[in-house]
Amino acid sequence: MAPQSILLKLAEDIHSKTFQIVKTLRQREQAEPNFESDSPIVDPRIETSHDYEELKNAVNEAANDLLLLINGPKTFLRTFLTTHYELAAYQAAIEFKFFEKVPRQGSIHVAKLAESVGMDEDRTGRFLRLLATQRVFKEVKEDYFAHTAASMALAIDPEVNSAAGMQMDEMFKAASETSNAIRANPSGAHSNDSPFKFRFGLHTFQFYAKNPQKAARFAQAMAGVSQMDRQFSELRDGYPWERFGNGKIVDVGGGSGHVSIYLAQQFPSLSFVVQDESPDMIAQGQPLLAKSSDLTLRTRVSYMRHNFFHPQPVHDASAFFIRQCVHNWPDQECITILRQFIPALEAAPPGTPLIINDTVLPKLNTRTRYEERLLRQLDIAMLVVINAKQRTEKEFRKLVKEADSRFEVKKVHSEGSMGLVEIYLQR
Ligand SMILES: C[S@@+](CC[C@H](N)C(=O)[O-])C[C@H]1O[C@@H](n2cnc3c(N)ncnc32)[C@H](O)[C@@H]1O
Repeated sequence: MAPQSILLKLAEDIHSKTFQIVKTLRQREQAEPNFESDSPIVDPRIETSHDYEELKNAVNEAANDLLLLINGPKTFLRTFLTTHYELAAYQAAIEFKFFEKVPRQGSIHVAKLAESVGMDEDRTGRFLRLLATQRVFKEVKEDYFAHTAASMALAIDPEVNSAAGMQMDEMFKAASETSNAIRANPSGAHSNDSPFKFRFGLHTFQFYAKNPQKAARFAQAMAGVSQMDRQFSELRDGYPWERFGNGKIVDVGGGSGHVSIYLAQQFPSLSFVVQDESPDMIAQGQPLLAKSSDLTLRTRVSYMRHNFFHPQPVHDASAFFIRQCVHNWPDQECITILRQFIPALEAAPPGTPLIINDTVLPKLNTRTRYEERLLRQLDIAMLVVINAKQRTEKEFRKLVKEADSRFEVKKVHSEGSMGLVEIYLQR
């Protein structure tokens, strides 16, 4: 018998998983997506459901492997390592507002588009034609361009547009300086050693403080990212919050308090103190509280200005919670942050945890390469932007021990983008 073909096995995998995707969409009365500008959009509740995500991951994994094998390493490398020319086309199209200027209905002649965006006709057409190979715009007849589903997303969704703009502008430029920044700062111990700082001469936070328009675009992009995650329900279900009874949770670096407000709604006996060093973030909290019909929130969620590089001032908490902050700092600075909890944990009753809610990178071979790629991409994004990192469970355990040998990771409740690391100070 001939040996089983790897290529056919992958193709069969793609077929069977796609079959299940189609079945899921039909069962949930969801129209299939297509490439047209008015394509049905898959309901986010389906898209982010666990079973649908698993199917999507499996198809991505198998389809990618099939292409890698069929194309071979040389073709893969030649195509992938020239992606920056494609990103150059995206950069020009975003910066010159192609997405907004191509009409939502019908098509536009390239000369007319060139005139309205302020670019010459030759380069406008060349950028469009490269993008069209990825189904971003399409040439409906010679020299006439129209939207597709992907170009329309960039035209109509401000969060998608802001994320793309920020990536193709400051992040793309910063990423291209990665090896130069490492050579210039071989120890890489400080958040100032980032490729972003090397490229722009300013720490990322200072850069955005000086460039309010880019800061607003960055904030809008981040708002989009948090909406895409199914993170809140995972956070609710990923930890036994009821165990704190009517206790007080301190949400360190809690920003506007949107996470505390969500948890306070889910667990009506808990109260929350949201700490942040930014008065702007804290100011965003009051309207969120005012919007809620649950009037008890106004007494159960309070705000306090606090810099987490200074000792924790609340000494009667049931738990300390720090979410999406630790991954913004390199190890040395995280160690300083963790040490600031020690006096408060020493004063609190034994059994008061410090809960870090951040990405926990998966152990080897526990996720598809497709999922691992997304998480690892974010890890390198942290390196480029603020010389920070995403950590594995092992790295979290080492980090807390370096902060204080009495720190003990008791449990990692979940991993991936919704990791919950439960830490105690042994006494
Ligand atoms: C990525 S946001 C996370 C916000 C919130 N925890 C969440 O999960 O949505 C990081 C937060 O850390 C705050 N932050 C940055 N440096 C800080 C510091 N030194 N002390 C306290 N908060 C700080 C920022 O203002 C921001 O609100």
